[in-house]
Amino acid sequence: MKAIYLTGFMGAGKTTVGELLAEKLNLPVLDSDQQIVKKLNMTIKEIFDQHGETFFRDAETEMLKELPTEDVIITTGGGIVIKDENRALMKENGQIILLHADIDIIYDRVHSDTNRPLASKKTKDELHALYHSRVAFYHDCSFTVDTSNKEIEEIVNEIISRLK
Ligand SMILES: Nc1ncnc2c1ncn2[C@@H]1O[C@H](COP(=O)(O)OP(=O)(O)OP(=O)(O)O)[C@@H](O)[C@H]1O
Ligand SMILES: O=C(O)C1=C[C@@H](O)[C@@H](O)[C@H](O)C1
Ligand SMILES: [Mg+2]
Repeated sequence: MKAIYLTGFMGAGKTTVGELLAEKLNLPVLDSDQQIVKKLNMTIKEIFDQHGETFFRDAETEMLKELPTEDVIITTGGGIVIKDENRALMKENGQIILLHADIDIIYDRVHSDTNRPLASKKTKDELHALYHSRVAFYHDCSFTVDTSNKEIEEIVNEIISRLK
């Protein structure tokens, strides 16, 4: 089976949902953010603070190329879709499932987490503007699952029922 890539904005639930999905499908799960943190031995905040976003985006593309593409679930970083190259790699190597949540819910989930540099200092309106600047890229996917007001188990069951 080709890879399953979970995409979506920060806080949509990719990492959380991916773990239970992997357990239920008996597949390994790898999180692109966690793999970058491990490889560079730095937190996401440290990478952004010390090297900037462009450096992080390059590390993200490099990681996407290093990750396995068969019999695996890859939970991606919220900004992975902004590069054409990344979207092309994911489409070629698997199917992309978009997790979506309402911006109010996203804001509640992420605004107090200091390890998301592109969210931690933003107002709800600013976060919404960032989401809007990316929305077309997120829609380049096989199907979308709304994670607003749903238990993780319900989201995972919906994904499994819709997988090809
Ligand atoms: N369906 C849900 N219901 C309630 N809380 C949730 C749900 N999904 C995720 N969360 C919570 O929201 C926060 C963000 O979730 P998670 O880290 O999985 O998002 P993400 O999409 O991986 O974000 P990022 O793009 O920043 O990696 C976590 O605290 C998680 O526990
Ligand atoms: O949406 C984004 O740009 C990001 C999302 C996170 O998963 C991390 O990859 C990082 O905080 C950047
Ligand atoms: Mg995540």
